[in-house]
Amino acid sequence: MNALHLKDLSASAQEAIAAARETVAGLHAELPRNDLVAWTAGNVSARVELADHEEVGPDGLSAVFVIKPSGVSYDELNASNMVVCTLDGVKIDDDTSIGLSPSSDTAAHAYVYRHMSHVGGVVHTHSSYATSWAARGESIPCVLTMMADEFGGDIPIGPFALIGDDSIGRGIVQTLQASRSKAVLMDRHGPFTIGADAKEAVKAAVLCEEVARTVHFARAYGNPERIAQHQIDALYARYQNVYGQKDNT
Ligand SMILES: O=C(CO)[C@@H](O)[C@H](O)COP(=O)(O)O
Repeated sequence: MNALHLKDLSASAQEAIAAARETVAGLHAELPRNDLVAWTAGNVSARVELADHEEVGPDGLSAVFVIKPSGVSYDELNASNMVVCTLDGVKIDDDTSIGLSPSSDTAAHAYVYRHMSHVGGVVHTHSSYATSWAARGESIPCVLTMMADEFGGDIPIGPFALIGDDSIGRGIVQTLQASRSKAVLMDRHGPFTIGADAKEAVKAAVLCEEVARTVHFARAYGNPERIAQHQIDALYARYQNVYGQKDNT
């Protein structure tokens, strides 16, 4: 555990962490609700920039992230048992019980936060259809407008890597830095998704499973054609910049 205690931080930083704990706890309910997980096989995290609160902790700590405790069922998750970690993946003294360990994927989430500064949220699941593409080591071709909208092209495959060190995180970052996609299918493991915040990363996980399922069936009964690149680019630009309710004030 890192020596930093939550109470060593400013009131505004503590408020931001408390809000992130509520958000991340609530977003975990979206994983079973969208049939993305069996048992406890999925996790969500959110970055909290301390510098936004004129705060830099001891040894220059500028940010932390909040992630679920490992192996705890979704109906037992709440803000008070969300674990707070440094960007090195080390739990701080966060007022949870000292024995409460963060997700087994904490190192992967931490690596992404350290190497992709624009990422505010990370999600990992073993959702069935996306994981079946990962099991084959096959990227999902961009044959749907929804894929162009949300992922800007194919959903790529990342390298096979064992859990326990930075290998998975390194594979996620290497793959996503070479793609517009918010999702990567780690070979023979499953999807990891990123977003500007945790809700966007959960949305990417939901839509990744949706398109994995649709393209699975399309390929079972036909040979769908990849959308032309210039049309993918146009769809992506529209969806990322026009779709939904923009702040028109
Ligand atoms: O793939 C694995 C374990 O091998 C993990 O992704 C788990 O499926 C989720 O672990 P926790 O977040 O509950 O530790």
